[in-house]
Amino acid sequence: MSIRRLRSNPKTLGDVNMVTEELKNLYYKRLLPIEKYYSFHHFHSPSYEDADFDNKPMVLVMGQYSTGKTTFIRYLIEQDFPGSRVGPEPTTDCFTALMYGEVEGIIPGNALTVDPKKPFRNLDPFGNAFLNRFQCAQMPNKVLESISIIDTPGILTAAKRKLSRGYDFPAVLRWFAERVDRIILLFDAHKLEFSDELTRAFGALCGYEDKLRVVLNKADRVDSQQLMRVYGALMWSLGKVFRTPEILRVYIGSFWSEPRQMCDHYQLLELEEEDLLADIRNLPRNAAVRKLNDLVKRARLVRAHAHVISYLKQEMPTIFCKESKKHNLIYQLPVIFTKIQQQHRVPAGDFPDCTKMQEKLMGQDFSKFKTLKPSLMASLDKLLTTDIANLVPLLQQQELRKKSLPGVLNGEFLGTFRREHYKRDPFKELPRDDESSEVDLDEWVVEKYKPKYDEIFFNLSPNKGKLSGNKVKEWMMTTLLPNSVLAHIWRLSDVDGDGMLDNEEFALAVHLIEGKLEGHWLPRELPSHLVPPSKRLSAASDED
Ligand SMILES: Nc1ncnc2c1ncn2[C@@H]1O[C@H](COP(=O)(O)OP(=O)(O)OP(=O)(O)O)[C@@H](O)[C@H]1O
Ligand SMILES: [Ca+2]
Repeated sequence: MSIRRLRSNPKTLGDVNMVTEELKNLYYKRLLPIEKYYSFHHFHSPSYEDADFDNKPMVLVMGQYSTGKTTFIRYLIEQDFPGSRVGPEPTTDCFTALMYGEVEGIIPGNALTVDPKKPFRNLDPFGNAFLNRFQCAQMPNKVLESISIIDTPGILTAAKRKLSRGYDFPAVLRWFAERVDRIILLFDAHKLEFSDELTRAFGALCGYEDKLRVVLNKADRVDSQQLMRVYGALMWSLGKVFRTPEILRVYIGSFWSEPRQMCDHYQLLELEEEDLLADIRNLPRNAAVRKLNDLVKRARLVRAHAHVISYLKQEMPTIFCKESKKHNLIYQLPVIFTKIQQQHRVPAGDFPDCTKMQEKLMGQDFSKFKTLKPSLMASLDKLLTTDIANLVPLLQQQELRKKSLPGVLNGEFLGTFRREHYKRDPFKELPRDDESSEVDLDEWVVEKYKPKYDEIFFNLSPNKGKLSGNKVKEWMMTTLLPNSVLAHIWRLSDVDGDGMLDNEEFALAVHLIEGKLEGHWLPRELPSHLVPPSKRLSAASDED
């Protein structure tokens, strides 16, 4: 009865959360008081809450319209999701957070901001114009057990954007960029555009380059020569936005579960796809490090901010000419930044964007600012020097423990066509299928077509009635379906998990491939009516 439960074990992360708990403590104890004291939240970013520490790793998918964002997400989770539309024109106009939930459904933005279990409570300040364009799609999906994914509206070129969005789009992106574990930035190799809007939106990502992975999508639509040109143009344009474009990793691929077009860099696409999937698969493993990183980054910004605010306070006259002095100080802000850097040895990189800070300062009453409070600053220094350092051994222990796990995301997630995936999970052979009552169990739907499939099977010259994984793989790859899809089909077809296919299993595989090519979604688990008759017996006797 609890066999099925065993299989999905996101709880393997159990003791792992020690580091997270400690980070939470440190935040509330050391950082939050200073943030409040110097109105940090008004200037930079709302306070963190429990859910910001406890949530699953999040992946933000963004890019220009029609680059294939929604399609990419469908491909990752291997299913469609509520409220999603795909098309050549701008289709998505909402931010959609895809999260795990027992029942499928949509939660609107306004409701999300009051749910303490979700990490979206402080999206509130972006206003109703945004909240009406924000939703959470919940569904019982294997991949979403381990990560959450955020689909975003496509960035439009000036010509396409007739109406303004009514909310600060780059600011929203920045809010997410600060909190997610990965930012996937999609470009269309077939139609590379680099508009001003895009550049502005990317500005929101500055400082989070470490989370960024760039994808040059639909790369099978161009030939190698064009691809090289597009790649070069992309790097050049990225170089104008990000200070260190050479550290950005660009993945070339065609991320959807449709057959690819044959091209001379086909092999490259497969390798790149595996790399990107591996990167995403490892997110849960690296989540604690990411949180620690972001907390340090935030603490450094808080320190710089506290110095700036207290400097301004100290410069303000007590009685006369307050307004003109204030304007003068705002004008002088770049110089003030430099002064603080020298006086307090705060690195230049810790400071906020000067222009933005100047804008925010305009509406403030400087005389209400607070002076430097030594006890708070000492507490902050302790956080940055000793507290964080003390966490590192704990983090390392945790890393080691997690490495011994088979893979934090379920083995079957984002499958790659590798040897370890040929081994089937023994628990999977007992699909409790609700539809089975309607389907006549004695009849195997594949039987009808089997003679046709047998012909292929025997042509591939089986050994002792079975085909090896490699032989089947070679044949399957002629369908031009992505490896990850073929791996899924393999997992469904190797019913007895011996790493080989007999004629029935092979027929099943071809049947699934044909279904896929006709545009059907693959089943997540093999429904009982698709289990080959000979395997049904053994499944039943295993159970005894
Ligand atoms: N790898 C791919 N190869 C070829 N075409 C693709 C690929 N991925 C997506 N497409 C096609 O590109 C179009 C845009 O896809 P999709 O709607 O997923 O993009 P999007 O980035 O989500 O767009 P929007 O910003 O408008 O929401 C669709 O017609 C889709 O079928
Ligand atoms: Ca979309």
